[in-house]
Amino acid sequence: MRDGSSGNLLITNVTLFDPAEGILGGEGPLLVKDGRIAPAGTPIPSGTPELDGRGGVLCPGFVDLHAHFREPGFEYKETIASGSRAAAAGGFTSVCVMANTSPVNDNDAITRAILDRAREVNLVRVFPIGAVTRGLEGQELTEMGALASAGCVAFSDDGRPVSTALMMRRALEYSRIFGRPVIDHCEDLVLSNRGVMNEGSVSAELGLAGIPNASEEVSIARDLSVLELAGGRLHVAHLSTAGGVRLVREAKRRHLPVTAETCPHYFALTDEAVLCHGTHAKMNPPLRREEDRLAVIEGLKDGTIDVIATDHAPHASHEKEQEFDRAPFGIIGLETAFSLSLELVREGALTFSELIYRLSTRPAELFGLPRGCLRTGGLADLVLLDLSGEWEAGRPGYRSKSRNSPFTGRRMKGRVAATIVGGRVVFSEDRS
Ligand SMILES: NC(=O)N[C@@H](CC(=O)O)C(=O)O
Ligand SMILES: [Zn+2]
Ligand SMILES: [Zn+2]
Repeated sequence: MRDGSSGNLLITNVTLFDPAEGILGGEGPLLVKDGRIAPAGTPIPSGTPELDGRGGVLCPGFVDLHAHFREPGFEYKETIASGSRAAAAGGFTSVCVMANTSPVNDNDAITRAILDRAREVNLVRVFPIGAVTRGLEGQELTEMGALASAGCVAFSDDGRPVSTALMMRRALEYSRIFGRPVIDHCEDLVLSNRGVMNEGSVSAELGLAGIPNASEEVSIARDLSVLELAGGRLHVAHLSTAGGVRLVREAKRRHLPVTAETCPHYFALTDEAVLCHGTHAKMNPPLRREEDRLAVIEGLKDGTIDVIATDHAPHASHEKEQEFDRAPFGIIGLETAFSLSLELVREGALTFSELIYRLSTRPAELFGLPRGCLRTGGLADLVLLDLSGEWEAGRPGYRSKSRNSPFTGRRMKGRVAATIVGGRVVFSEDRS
């Protein structure tokens, strides 16, 4: 296996799969020329590097609408380079990165610096998300026009909810002008009341302060009312509750311009995981009860939840190795997202096509990124999947700088064999 530095690549011995089309023409090969998918029958330029797909399935590369790369400011947790390596290993060819860095991505100079660094790293495509308010402080709107022109694909104060209903109204009104969605971390902080895990029998048993489901639901309900008033586009981040799924479902029925994401941990785990994984099962929103987990899966099935995002939130070991109350919220997710999601297919909850749609085609569509399909002439951002390959999460290590995951040691079936960005192999399992 060799890298195609020219953006030319011949991928052989693969089944091509596109969610919109299903299986395309059996066993490849697929030719990539100048970083794009070449029409069938194109003569193969001499010297084109070859990637033997070994019978794997070649799909459009995954697109993560929600990750935290921590640069600038918290490079000890993750950098754009280490985050990009983790993304590539997880099959993600595009990653949208949140604004809660230091300084915050609330002005075009920071956006440009992130893009410049991502270009130097030159692994996956990085799309910055601009802050809604300066410094994420909830007081003053950012200059969304300047952020959008610099390359921000959406706006969010993630880490925190958009501060007030009025701020949400203004954010939707302005972002609408630039055709970009507002992503909200839906949480009523007053109701959360400094809770550290889901409010329920497990928090009671552990004597930890709880965050009720209503904390998410109240906030979603607020945003939906404001959306109806202001127009624009609302994207609900990391949906975790049955009530939240119900609210988004009803809003979609009324044709409100709302979309939603969930993350693998909300359909793979419940708050019981806190008992064995401690702070590695601490994230915001918290892991919920079984009925919420099932509602999230139902939401993915019926399209209420548009996409699976990772909310990849790296934190250093010394931060996670504190008392539960004090440890920061968040877990890494880029390297385990696909294998965890594939469990839904194996359980019969989603079809393989639905899964790839929610990891690739649909997220690309939501943020207007021209990828997520295997169209002739389209960008050759691809992932090669080995559906039967078995592995153990986090062994021998993660590409991420951090290792805060409750999934470490979990036996997984189905893995990313290679990741290709613009015809260049940026990850391959036998070179790891
Ligand atoms: N999800 C988390 O638990 N943590 C995120 C913030 C966020 O996504 O709200 C982080 O930045 O660490
Ligand atoms: Zn959040
Ligand atoms: Zn987040």
